[in-house]
Amino acid sequence: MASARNPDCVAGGIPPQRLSKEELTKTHKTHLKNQDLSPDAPRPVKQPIMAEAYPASTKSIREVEIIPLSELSVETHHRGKGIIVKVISPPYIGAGVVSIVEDEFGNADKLAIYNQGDSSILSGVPEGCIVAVKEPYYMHNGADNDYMICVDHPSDVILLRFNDPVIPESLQLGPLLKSAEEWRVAGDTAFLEKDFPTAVFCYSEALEAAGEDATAFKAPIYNKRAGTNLILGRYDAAKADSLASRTGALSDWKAYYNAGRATYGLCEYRTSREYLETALELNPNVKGIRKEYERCLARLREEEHGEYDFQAMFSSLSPQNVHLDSGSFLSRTCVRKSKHHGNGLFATHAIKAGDLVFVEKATLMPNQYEPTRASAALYALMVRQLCDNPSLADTVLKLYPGEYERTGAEGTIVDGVPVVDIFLVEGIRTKNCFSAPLSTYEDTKPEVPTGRMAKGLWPHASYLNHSCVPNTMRSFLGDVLVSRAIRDIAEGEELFQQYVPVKALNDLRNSVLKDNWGFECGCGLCEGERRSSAAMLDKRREMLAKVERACNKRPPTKGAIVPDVSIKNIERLAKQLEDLHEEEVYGDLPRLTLVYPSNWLMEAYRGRKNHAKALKHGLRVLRNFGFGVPRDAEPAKVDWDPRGMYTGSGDASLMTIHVVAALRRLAESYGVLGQKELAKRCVEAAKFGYKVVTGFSTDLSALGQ
Ligand SMILES: C[S@@+](CC[C@H](N)C(=O)[O-])C[C@H]1O[C@@H](n2cnc3c(N)ncnc32)[C@H](O)[C@@H]1O
Repeated sequence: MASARNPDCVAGGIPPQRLSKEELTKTHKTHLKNQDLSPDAPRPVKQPIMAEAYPASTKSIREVEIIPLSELSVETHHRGKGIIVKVISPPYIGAGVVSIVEDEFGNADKLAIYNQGDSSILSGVPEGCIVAVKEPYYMHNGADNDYMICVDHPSDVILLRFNDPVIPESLQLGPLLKSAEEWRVAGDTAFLEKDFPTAVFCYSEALEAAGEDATAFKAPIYNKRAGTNLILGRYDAAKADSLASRTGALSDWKAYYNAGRATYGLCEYRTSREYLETALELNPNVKGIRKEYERCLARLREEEHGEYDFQAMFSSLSPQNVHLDSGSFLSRTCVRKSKHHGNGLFATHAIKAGDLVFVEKATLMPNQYEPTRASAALYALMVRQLCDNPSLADTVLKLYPGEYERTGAEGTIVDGVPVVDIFLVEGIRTKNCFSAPLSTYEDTKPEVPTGRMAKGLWPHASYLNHSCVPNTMRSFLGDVLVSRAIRDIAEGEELFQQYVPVKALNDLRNSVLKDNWGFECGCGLCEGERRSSAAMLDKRREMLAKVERACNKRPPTKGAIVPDVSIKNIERLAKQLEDLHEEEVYGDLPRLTLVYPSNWLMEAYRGRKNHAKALKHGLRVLRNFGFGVPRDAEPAKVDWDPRGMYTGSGDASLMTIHVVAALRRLAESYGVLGQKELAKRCVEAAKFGYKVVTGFSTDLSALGQ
C-alpha cells in the first residue's frame, strides 16, 4: 500500500531515501530561529484522535530488540523493537519537542516527543542526552523524504542515565560529572536557577554516585529532592524522598513535615495527620508544622462530618483562586454494580431532600475557563499528573473509558516510569469529565451567560449514572463539586445525575446521550414517553417548533408589556401542544415541551399585572417540570404547601433554576392577591430549591427582578 502523502514510499516499508543529517540539521536550525519561547506564548496541546489509537508500550527497554534508525519502516509501530539515540540538536518546542537524533551507526533522524509535562526533563530534551524509544512509530512528515519518529505515549520514551549499560558503546559518554558532590552542587545550582526538573535529575545522579553506605551524605540530598518534588507537585516522589531522608535523629521532623505536606498534596489527610503529629512530637516549636496540622484537621472535619463553610468558600473564589482548600465528604455514598450500566453510585444512608449527598474536590481541574482550551488543558493535566504521581492511577485509570480497551498494564511502573496510555486517558476524559463554571451561584445570575467553563475530573461523581429525572443535582464552587438530594433518597437507592441539561423532545434527548455516552436512557420519563407513538412525537415536534418561533418573536423580558394578540396566540398554541400529551402516557410525568410556553405566559401576564393568570401559568411551569401542584385552582381556594413539593412529587420531577424562578413569581402573585401565607411558603420553597441548585444557602437577590 502506498503512503497517501508520499507515493514513492510504501507504508510498512523502509523509505527509499531520507533527508541527510546535514539537511535535517539545517532545517532544524531555521525552525529554532523562528520559535517563540516567550512564557506567554500559548503552547498548543496535541490531543489524541481516537480513530488512530494504539496502545502504549508495556515492555522494558531491556526486553526489546534495539534496531538502527535505518530499519524503521513508515507508518509502522515497531512492536518488540526499540531505538537508542543521542540528541544532537537543541529542542524545538511547540505542541511537542522536536530534536535531531543520531544512532550508534551515525544514522540521523527527527524525533518528536509529545505529552511530556513541564516537570519532566523530556519536555525540553537537552542536547547531548541519550534517550530510548520503545516500540517506536515512524511516520511520513508531509514533505518529500521527510520522516520522523513520533512518540505520543509519554512512557514510550525514557531518558537514559549516562552510564546505563543498555547504551551502545559508541554513544556512551560516561557521566558528565564525576563525583556525587559535583552532582549535588549541580543540583543546587539548577535549584537556585529554578530549573527544578534538572535539579531532581542532578540530585538523583548524586544519590546514585554516592553508593550504598553514604547515609550522612544522602539524607540531606533526599531532603532537597523531596523539597524540589514538592515544588513540582510530584507528591508521590516527595513522600518517598522525605521518608528516605530519615536518619533516626530529632532532625527527622523535617522528613515527617515534608511527608505530611506531600500526602496533603495527594489529599490523603489521615496519613498527612499522622506524619504531622510525628513532626510535632519531634519539634513542637516550628510554627509551620502546627499551621499545616490545623489545616489537615479542618480537611478531616469536612471529610468525616460534611462540615463546610460554603459561604466562606464562595467568598474566597476568584479567577486566580479556583482550587479551594477542601476535603471530600463521600461517606454517604458508595460504588456498586448498577443494573443500568457497570458501576453506579448508591446511598449508604437515607438522605433528605436538600441535604448533601457528597462533596468532592476535583482530583484534576486546570484553571482554564476558555471554552476552546478547557478540554485540551484537562487532557494535558491528566497526562502530566499520571506521569508525576503514579498513585493517581488507582482512582483515575479505573474509570470507564468507553470503547477503548485497556492492556491492563497502564499505571504499572516499567523502566522507572508509570505506563501512561494517552488514548486511555482521552477515553476516560471524554466519558467522565464535567464542565464547571467558576461558581454555579454566579452562573444563575440573569445576565447573558459567558459560557466560561473549566473541565475537570471528579472520579467519585463519575460513578453516577445518568437520569433525565435524577435524584441528585451537582453544583460547583471552584473545583469543589457539591451534590445535593433533589428529593428524599432511601438507603441503598442508586443515585443519578443529569449528564447535561436535557432536551424537551425525548428522541433528541436520547440522541445526545447516545452520541456522547453511547446509551439510551431508561429513566421514568424516557420509558414513559416511549409509550407515546412516533406520530404523536412528530406532532409535538412540529408544534413545539411553532410555539418556540412565536415565543421568540416577542420575549416578555423584564416585565415588558406584550400585546393581547401575542398572548392569545401563544395560549392557543400552548393549548394545542398540551393536547398532544396523552393523559395515559403523561399522567404526572414532566411535560418538558410545555415549559417554554408556560414560562413565557407567566412572564407575559406578570408584565400585564394580571396576577391570577401569572399564577396559573407559574403553577403550570412547576407541573410541567413534574412537580405536584394544584391544577389551575382558584388562588383563593388553594390550600397548598409548596415546601412539600420536593418530597411529595414522586420520582420523575426535574429540578432547574427555572423552578426557583417560577416559585419566586408565584410568591409575588400570591402576595399581590393577598395570599400572604402562600407567598411566604413559596419564598421558602424557592430558597430551598436555590440551595439545591447552587449548592449552598443564600438569599434570592442574585436572581434579579
Ligand atoms: C461516567 S460513566 C458512569 C459510570 C459507569 N456506569 C461505570 O461503570 O463506571 C458514563 C457511562 O455510563 C453509562 N451510563 C450512564 N448512565 C447510564 C444509563 N442511565 N443507562 C445506561 N448506561 C448508562 C454510559 O456508558 C456512559 O458512557
